[in-house]
Amino acid sequence: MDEVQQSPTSRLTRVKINLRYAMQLAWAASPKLLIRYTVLGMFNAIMPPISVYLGAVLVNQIAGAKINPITFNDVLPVVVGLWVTFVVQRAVGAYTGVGRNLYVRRVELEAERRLLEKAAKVDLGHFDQSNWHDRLARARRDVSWRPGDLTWSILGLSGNIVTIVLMSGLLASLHWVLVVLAIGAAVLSLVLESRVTSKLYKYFYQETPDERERQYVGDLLVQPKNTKEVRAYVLADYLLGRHRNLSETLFKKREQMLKMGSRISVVTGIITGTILALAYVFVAVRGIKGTIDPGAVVLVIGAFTSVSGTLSNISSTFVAVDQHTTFLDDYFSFLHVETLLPIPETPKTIPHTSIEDIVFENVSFHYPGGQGDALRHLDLHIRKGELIALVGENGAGKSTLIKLLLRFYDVNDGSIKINGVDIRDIHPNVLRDHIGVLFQDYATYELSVRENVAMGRQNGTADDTKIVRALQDSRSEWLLQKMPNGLDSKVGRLFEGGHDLSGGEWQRLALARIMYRNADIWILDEPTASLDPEAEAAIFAELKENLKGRIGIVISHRFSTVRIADRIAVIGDGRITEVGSHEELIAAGNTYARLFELQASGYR
Ligand SMILES: Nc1ncnc2c1ncn2[C@@H]1O[C@H](COP(=O)(O)OP(=O)(O)OP(=O)(O)O)[C@@H](O)[C@H]1O
Repeated sequence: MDEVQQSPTSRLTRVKINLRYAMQLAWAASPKLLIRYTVLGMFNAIMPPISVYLGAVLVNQIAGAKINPITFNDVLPVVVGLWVTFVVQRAVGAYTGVGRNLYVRRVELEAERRLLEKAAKVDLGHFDQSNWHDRLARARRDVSWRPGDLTWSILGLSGNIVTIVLMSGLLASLHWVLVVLAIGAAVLSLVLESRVTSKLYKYFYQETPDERERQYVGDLLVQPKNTKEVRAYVLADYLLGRHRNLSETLFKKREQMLKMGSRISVVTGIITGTILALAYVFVAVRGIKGTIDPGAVVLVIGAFTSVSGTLSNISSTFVAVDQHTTFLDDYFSFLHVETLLPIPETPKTIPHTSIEDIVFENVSFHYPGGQGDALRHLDLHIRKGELIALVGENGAGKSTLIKLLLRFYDVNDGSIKINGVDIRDIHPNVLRDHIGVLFQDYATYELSVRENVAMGRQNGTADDTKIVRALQDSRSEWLLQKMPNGLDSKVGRLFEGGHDLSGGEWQRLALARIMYRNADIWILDEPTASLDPEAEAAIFAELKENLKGRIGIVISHRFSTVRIADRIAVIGDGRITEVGSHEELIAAGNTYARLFELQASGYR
């Protein structure tokens, strides 16, 4: 909200910066189209002054005919000139109208593409900042139309300026007072309208949080993941009521604002109209004195009508530029968000299929904005070809360890090395290329079975043989028998013809993805929670069997399956408290042995 209180200078700076970005965006969308529609707009803007001028010449010729008779041939060139001007203006106007529309859509698509690209690649650490989601939501909402509308307004501006300059030239050829009156009307109109702009801007900015809440409550009512709970808790009327109250409050505020805007516009109209009328008084007085010919009267009327129309276009352009550039601040600052993870200047690589070891050395880490250390002085050595299980209480730091290994964040202290290379010296994408991971909250792609598996490694074409093998390795090839169209069957309910899957079925599909990825390091961060213990044990055993020199890291709370691992590392309070094989840890009789016994006794 503090933006609303900003000084005019900072607002002006912001408008200037964002306008520059918007123009760069419009240029990037299509330089050819930007030039084409700017030039055509300027060309068409010459037509109204020519019409007014030719109209004045025609009136003078007709008025003069009373004294010196003329033939139709004498007026023919002027009539043809008027006809050509009219036709050209209409034809170019129609052509530019459609073309500009398409071009503006191009700009919108380009703006959206940039937003999605940034959102998909930005470092995960940004998502931990409290205002991040708000900014992203605002940027996303505005990107759908503001860049396009801004480009549209600016494209019209160049033509409007050409019209005003030429019309002022015509007026100046009669008397400088007329130019002063025209410019006076222009400036006054801009000053008054800018008051409306600034109030509208303030209003829309203040409206944003309430509008977001309104949309959020609306989303709660329609999002599939909430539908069951909304019914089970009979929340529909409560949420609908809240939505209605917010809608009504916002509607009233908007009504007040727009009424205020229309009052100012009426005052602007009266004042500028009066100034324009003064020009007519000026012309009438001179006409009565006989110091001005009839064509000049036509010229003044034509020029002033055109100037007043063009002025209102210019003033709405200013309103649009001001508003759009202000609202696009979130969008452009989002696009310019700095990367949190420094990319090494000369990144190192690690050879494929020969990961010797992963060493966590004295690793400490706290989340940006988090309270306290998630990991503190953690040491862990993972060896080639082993399946290691990480166990520990909720919040102990298991998932954090995985996120650091994937370089979603950099450690605050200590180091993580693969084959002796510090992962900060490896490009994050190269590092992640070696890893296949399945998170607790893995993605569910409501696409075909084939795409769900092939997402594991997107490199052009999907290999059906490998996909089927991955489904077999994850013990989910039966999914294919169940599905009517084999690999082409759509899963999920979002799209027509999709088949909904159970939680466990989605997990198996996600597991097939990791198998298809065929990476050097396999990580399963508790993705098997929806599977029955027997299925989980089978998958872990399968994983161990398929490792073949890879490194496997699994996180699970089920000790019955954890015991399959070669070694088990117990994490407590951000550090490793015990590490060893199941038998060794049982023999040691510490936390692991106690927790294992606790779970095992539950089954007896
Ligand atoms: N994005 C975050 N921002 C701030 N703190 C976080 C964030 N993610 C996790 N934490 C905190 O870091 C600590 C370790 O969390 P982590 O997710 O690694 O635990 P875990 O052992 O995987 O737990 P669980 O078994 O519940 O999945 C916890 O105290 C958690 O609250």
